[in-house]
Amino acid sequence: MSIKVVDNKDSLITDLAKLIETTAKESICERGFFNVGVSGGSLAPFLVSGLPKIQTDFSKWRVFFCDERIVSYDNTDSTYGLYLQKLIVPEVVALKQEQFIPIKLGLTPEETAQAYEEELRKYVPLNNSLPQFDLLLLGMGPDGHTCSLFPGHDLLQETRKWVAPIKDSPKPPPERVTLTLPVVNNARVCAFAVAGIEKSDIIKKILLDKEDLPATRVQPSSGKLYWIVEKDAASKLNM
Ligand SMILES: O=C(O)[C@H](O)[C@@H](O)[C@H](O)[C@H](O)COP(=O)(O)O
Repeated sequence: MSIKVVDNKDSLITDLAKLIETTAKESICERGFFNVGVSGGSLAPFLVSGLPKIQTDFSKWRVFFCDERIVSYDNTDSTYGLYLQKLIVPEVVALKQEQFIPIKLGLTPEETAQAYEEELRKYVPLNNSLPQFDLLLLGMGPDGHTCSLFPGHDLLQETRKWVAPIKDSPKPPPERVTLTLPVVNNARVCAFAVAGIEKSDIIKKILLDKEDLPATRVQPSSGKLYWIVEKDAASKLNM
């Protein structure tokens, strides 16, 4: 695991962008494409600012969602909707709408998760019978959740599904789908980007005390794990 503490949000954005650039380059050189999973929440503005800085062949990218809120794309809670508005605009990055794999709408949460699993089956190569993403870009909430995997929730035990529905997310909106831990931990690279003093206690619990929280359970089995942490969020790490 690599933990990098950076001075401010701008450096976090720059570092994250560099990591994405390198990982995309390796994936495209080795396999000809780059399958990346993005999150929403506080990670979204980092990507909106960071992706335009990177040198890459965007035409080789496919963008998936580590988790997504089940709301219409024009709802302000939709992570896809946000990227559609802020990122998938020609003057920002050369990513096209067709390269994004959003959740299907108008289905029950169970069906939404199943339909997303089908999308993974179509596009993401398997390793150990599980889809293997090239990179998962993860956020972490102040309670230690990541994706829509919340502390103490049954979903942490899920071993069969690749994508699971959740109807009682403590963070609104309640209905979501999320990649499950086996899929997260099968990725070639997982990267957390975390900022803000309000995350300093939980960062300590996860990175120093190794408390059993969802974000602590992100331990790619054969891949790499990066944490990019802004100084205030890292203030209780004594690094
Ligand atoms: O629904 C969401 O917001 C995200 O997709 C989720 O995966 C996010 O990364 C975590 O909830 C952490 O959220 P924050 O970074 O906003 O604390």
